[in-house]
Order: sequence, then C-alpha cells, then structure tokens
Amino acid sequence: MATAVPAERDAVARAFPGPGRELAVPGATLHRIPRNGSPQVYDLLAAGVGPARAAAATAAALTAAALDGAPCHLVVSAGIAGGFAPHAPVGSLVLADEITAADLGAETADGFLPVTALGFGTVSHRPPAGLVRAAAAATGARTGTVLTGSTVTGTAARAAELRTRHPGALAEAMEGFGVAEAAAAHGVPVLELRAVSNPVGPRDRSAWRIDDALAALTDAFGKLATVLESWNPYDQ
Ligand SMILES: O=C(O)c1cccc(C(=O)CC[C@H]2O[C@@H](n3cnc4c(=O)[nH]cnc43)[C@H](O)[C@@H]2O)c1
Repeated sequence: MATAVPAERDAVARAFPGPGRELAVPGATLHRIPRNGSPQVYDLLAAGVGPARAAAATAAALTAAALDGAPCHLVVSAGIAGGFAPHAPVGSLVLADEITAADLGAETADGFLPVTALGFGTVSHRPPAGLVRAAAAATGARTGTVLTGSTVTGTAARAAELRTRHPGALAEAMEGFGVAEAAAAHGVPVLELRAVSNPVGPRDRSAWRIDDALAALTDAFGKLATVLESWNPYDQ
C-alpha cells in the first residue's frame, strides 16, 4: 500500500492489528504488518508526494519484493484527495475505476493533447473491475476516475476544465498514476482508494478536513482487508 506521507501510512496501519516493523530496502522504507493466520504480509510505504516520487519508491519496493522471492500480488495507492463537487463531497471515499494522468501531454492552441495523442506511453490504468466492485461494496466508496496531477488545482476554472476533459472524474490527487505505472512495469494490478479532504477548486485551506479524511481512510481499510485477502488475482 503506497501513500504519499507518513500520516496517511499511519492512518492505513491503524486498520490492522499490527504490530508492524520497519524494513529498509534500497530506495524505500517499508512498514511491514503481518497478516493474521497467513505467511503473507502487508507492506505499507510512505512513498512521497507527487507522481514521480511515488513511482520511484513504489518501483523500488516492488523490485525488492521480487528479488526477495516474495513478489507483490496487488498495489494499493491510498491517501487523501480533492473531490469534485457535488459528486465526491468532503469526507466521502472514492475508489478509482480508472487512474488517469491529467497533465501528461502537450498544450496546443486547440487545447490539451494527452501524451498518447503524441504517440507515446499511456495516460490511464484500469484496476481489476471485479475487485473495484467488491471493494466499493465493502467500503461504501463511490467509483469513478481519480485524476493524478503534479499541481493541485486552485481555481474553479481549472476544476471545470478537468471535469470537461474527464466527465467521470470524482477526485484529484498527486500519486495514483505514478504508483500505477510502477505496478504496471511489474505486471501487478493496482487499486486507488482516496478519502476526500477538500473540494477541488478555489484554494481555501480553512475548508480542508484532513483529520476526518484520515479517519475515513482507517475505517475503509478496516473494511477492505477481508476483500483484499479473499481476492483471487486471476478473477480480474
Ligand atoms: O496548498 C494548497 O492549496 C493545497 C491544496 C490541496 C492540497 C494540498 C497539498 O499539499 C496536499 C497534497 C497531498 O494530498 C493529496 N491531495 C489532497 N487534496 C488534493 C487536491 O485537491 N488536489 C491534489 N492532491 C490533493 C495529494 O495526493 C498529495 O499527496 C495543498
């Protein structure tokens, strides 16, 4: 599970009985939590803020696990996010059915072109649909696109532009696409679960509800655990 900052990682960790232990691998520090009655473990990672840092740390953790002979079966990008009103209000949970890079491309006189239109790479990853359905049913999360950007939206105009380009977008954060790129490079499926701490739009720090969002994240992971543990990776 890859969060951006330690406060998010600790919110996820509180959902599990623990205790965990710190494990340093080249390029990342993991917080390893045993799974009840199973030789398998949960590795929690505070990967850093932004898609590049998140991709680098997630890739390091995945490589370390593979070299250790215990490859990861699933990567979960998790944390707080901005929610597009009225679709994802503050305090709600959003599970990505699509993880999309919102600003990877080129600006032209005729508008934004995604990098795929330039003939490169990818701009979206799709988590396994069955797992998204089961996880949403267990947690009560709304499902939709979660956008990844390197810049937090700060105006109503930018929020409207993003919704016009991505009508299915429910939330905006800064790491999911980076985590998903690392997972894809390792052939590992990915989920993104976000708790909405603020509306996407005009900057208003007094409107942030970070503690409420972190509590919602803990609650969600408490409900998600049985879904993750019963999920068969061959049931995409
Ligand atoms: O200074 C600001 O105006 C501002 C507004 C919202 C969020 C921030 C952050 O520094 C948090 C970045 C951190 O949290 C995630 N996050 C939370 N809300 C949003 C958002 O509205 N848009 C994008 N990212 C958000 C993000 O994944 C980072 O990890 C500052």
